[in-house]
Amino acid sequence: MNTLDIRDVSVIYPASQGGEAVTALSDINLTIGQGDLVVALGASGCGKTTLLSLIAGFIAPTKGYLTLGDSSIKGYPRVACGLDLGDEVRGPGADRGVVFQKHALLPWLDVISNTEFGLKLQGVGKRERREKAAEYLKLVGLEDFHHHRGYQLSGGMQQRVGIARALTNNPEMLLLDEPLGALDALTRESLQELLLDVWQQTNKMMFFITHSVDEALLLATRLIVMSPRPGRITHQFDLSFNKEFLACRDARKVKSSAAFIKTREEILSIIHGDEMETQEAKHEH
Ligand SMILES: Nc1ncnc2c1ncn2[C@@H]1O[C@H](COP(=O)(O)OP(=O)(O)OP(=O)(O)O)[C@@H](O)[C@H]1O
Repeated sequence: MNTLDIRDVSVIYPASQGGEAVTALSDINLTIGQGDLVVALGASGCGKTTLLSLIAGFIAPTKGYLTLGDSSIKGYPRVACGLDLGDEVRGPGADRGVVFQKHALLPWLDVISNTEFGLKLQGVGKRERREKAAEYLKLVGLEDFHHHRGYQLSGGMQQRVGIARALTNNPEMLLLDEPLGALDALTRESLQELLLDVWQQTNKMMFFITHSVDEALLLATRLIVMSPRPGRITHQFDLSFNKEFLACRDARKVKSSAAFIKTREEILSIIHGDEMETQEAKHEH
């Protein structure tokens, strides 16, 4: 069973057009194991997307290293990270499926062709990839929509296709960057439930970014709170509200428990404190 390890990672975006260099992440240490659903929460600009981009291999750390199993993740460009882990280098790859806030469906393809697209790129034969795509479309409740185009689907259905497409590659890890942020409240709740079902059934590692404290609390096995300037992980919470929800299927009941309300207050006060500091720092400049 593989583990994702992030060790002493910092990311500095170089200065551009007379501006200053930005330390987006500083000294990040994080381990994500099989079945962990890690949710990142924090004020805008604290480096959540930068962290996801590192895990995906879209960018490289300025300092430190990331490993998945016994090989390193090096983003592009492939800068030396001072680790000798053999020749195998994982950049962006099928072992980490990414779901973004806005669906990224190819408009000229129907739902099933979009879903099997990654397997096609890998050279998997048509019959096998159709079977896989159909399996995951069923998992996300879209078995009757194989031949619809993206524009014929609601926002929530489009995100379901995005999730099915990421799963069809059978990644070890799902990376989700605010996947539910653009949806209305009811659709959002039903997709939260869907994601927890997917998590329970597949036992995959997941890394999920959100701005919603309630969503973070409901989904996470581990919630990390990040703070800006520079982006750091300041607090971690091991949680089990997701298991409570899966047992009773009643989000309101879980969210109205004393433990949920207490943890929500604690996290809100951390985030509001960070936001106040950021505002004050802006005024000082
Ligand atoms: N390509 C880039 N070049 C320069 N600076 C960047 C780049 N990408 C992000 N940044 C800066 O790095 C910091 C962290 O950005 P990032 O997008 O990771 O934060 P975030 O927590 O995901 O923000 P949000 O919640 O608003 O999406 C911010 O100050 C941002 O302006």
